Amino acid sequence: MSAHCNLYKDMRRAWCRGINFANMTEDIRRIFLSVTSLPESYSILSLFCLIATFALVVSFKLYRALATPLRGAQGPWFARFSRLWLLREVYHGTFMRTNVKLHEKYGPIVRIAPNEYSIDDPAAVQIIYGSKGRFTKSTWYDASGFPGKPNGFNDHNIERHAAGRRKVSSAYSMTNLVQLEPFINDCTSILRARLDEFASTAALVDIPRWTQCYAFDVIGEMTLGERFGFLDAGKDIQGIIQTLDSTLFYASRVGIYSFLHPILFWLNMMLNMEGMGFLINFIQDIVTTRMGKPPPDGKDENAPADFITKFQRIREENPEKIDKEDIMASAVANISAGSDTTSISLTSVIFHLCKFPEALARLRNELEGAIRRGEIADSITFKQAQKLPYLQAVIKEGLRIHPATGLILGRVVPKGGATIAGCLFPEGTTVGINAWVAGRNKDVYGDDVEAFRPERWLEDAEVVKRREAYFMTFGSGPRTCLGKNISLLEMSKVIPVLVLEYDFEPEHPDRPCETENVWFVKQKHFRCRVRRRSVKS
Ligand code: HEM
Repeated sequence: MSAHCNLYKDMRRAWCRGINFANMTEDIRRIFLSVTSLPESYSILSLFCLIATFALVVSFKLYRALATPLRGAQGPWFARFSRLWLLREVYHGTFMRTNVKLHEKYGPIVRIAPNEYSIDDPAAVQIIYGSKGRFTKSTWYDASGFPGKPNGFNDHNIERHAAGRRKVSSAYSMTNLVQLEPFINDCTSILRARLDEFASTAALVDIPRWTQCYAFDVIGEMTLGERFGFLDAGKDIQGIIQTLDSTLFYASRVGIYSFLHPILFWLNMMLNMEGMGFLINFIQDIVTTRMGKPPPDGKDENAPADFITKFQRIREENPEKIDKEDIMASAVANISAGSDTTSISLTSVIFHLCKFPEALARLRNELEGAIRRGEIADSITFKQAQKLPYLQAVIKEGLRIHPATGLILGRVVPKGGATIAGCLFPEGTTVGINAWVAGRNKDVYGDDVEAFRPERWLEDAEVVKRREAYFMTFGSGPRTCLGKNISLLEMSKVIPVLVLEYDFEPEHPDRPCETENVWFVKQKHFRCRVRRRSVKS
């Protein structure tokens, strides 16, 4: 026993001093001596077990790599045998760029792990994500929630997910959006006041941070009728942002080895208890108080109505349809799925308009023309914004060139297998499309995929239709983003204000966008000086 302890201590010490090469030989010698100090038969048996296990694992991996009908598929060499290649890429936060390069090198099918393939083929969208395919979400999603307790985002069960989604989907429909506009107007006024302060001092503004504060407050007010107060504080409140960040970091990495999730989840929870606890309590208190009262009457269809009100109305019509737990789950989903994603997309538009001044000039021209004709006023409505084709093209292009999610949307091939990109994938294989890869497919989008060119959404109708069909930023099919319209609403309303009223001057105009991929691809170190401009009318 004590020999084991010593051995462990020696190994730990050796590991800690790993970078001290002078000590390494000595460490190895001491560890060897510790091993050899075990009873001889015991150490021979241990050694044999170790070698046998190693040989078994290697043979299994070799067999699996060679026996698969997909052995002809290409990709990084190591990914054929181990998920460690994928883990390393995801860990470094650069997966989406590597993923694009690999498709440029190997074509429409790229192996990214022993049983997992990234696909780049417009025809695959319907096969993988269409409702007829019955492809279920991959195990990567398991790490995005409580172990063994599926949620609306990670549920593998197609029927249960569809039933859950049906309960709440009417609240997210396009016709219901008008009731959310006043909440956006509120937050935009505060954002405007903050930007005016920055403009008066010529301070450098951390754009991703402020779009995040804005998006958090908007989704808070839309969902709960109350802002978190990020725009007032200008910084994280009670560690909420930090908590969501580390949850994403955790889920994107642990999802690769999702069998570890039931163990690691609790550790992660303990480390992030404060922010998560605050967020859940904040939401729970509001939901409980609100559910104790009847919802405001819904006679005026255009009156402001946050999500809790919308859910209460669904419950009034049919109490069986939705309960408090469903409402809590939807509120948490709104806030965790709808804040960073919208902030990333807003930042993408601002960043690219700074980089591509001709697009900015054309957008301003369209907006100023609309003001002159009296078609839009101070708080532009969603309806008015939808009639501005260049604005809509700018938003779409911002979402194409920098999709908020940067990993493949993995799905498991169902019984009977499936032919994708001309290749037969056996049942149980994980396949998926990464929105970054789809948005950079040159056959669909043209050779200038790295350019921010909103005009590509205003070209020949047939060409645009193909682009729309391979636009994967919000996913596709029955698991497509539930909050897509909310983000489009938010962006359509705030971008005109930012573009018309402010000039953004990047601190480093020539630098490319720095990012970190934690499933959400967050921009980093993008600071601008903001100046007030007078709107031409
Ligand atoms: C620009 C902003 C957004 C982007 C780019 C985005 C992206 C996505 C993507 C790619 C998916 C599909 C994931 C998959 O197939 O694995 C998804 C799902 C989802 N999104 Fe969004 N999202 C955005 C905003 C929002 C907002 C504002 C909300 C809520 C208010 C939201 C709620 C959800 C939910 C609940 C799902 C799961 C849907 C399901 O599985 O049925 N998202 N989103």
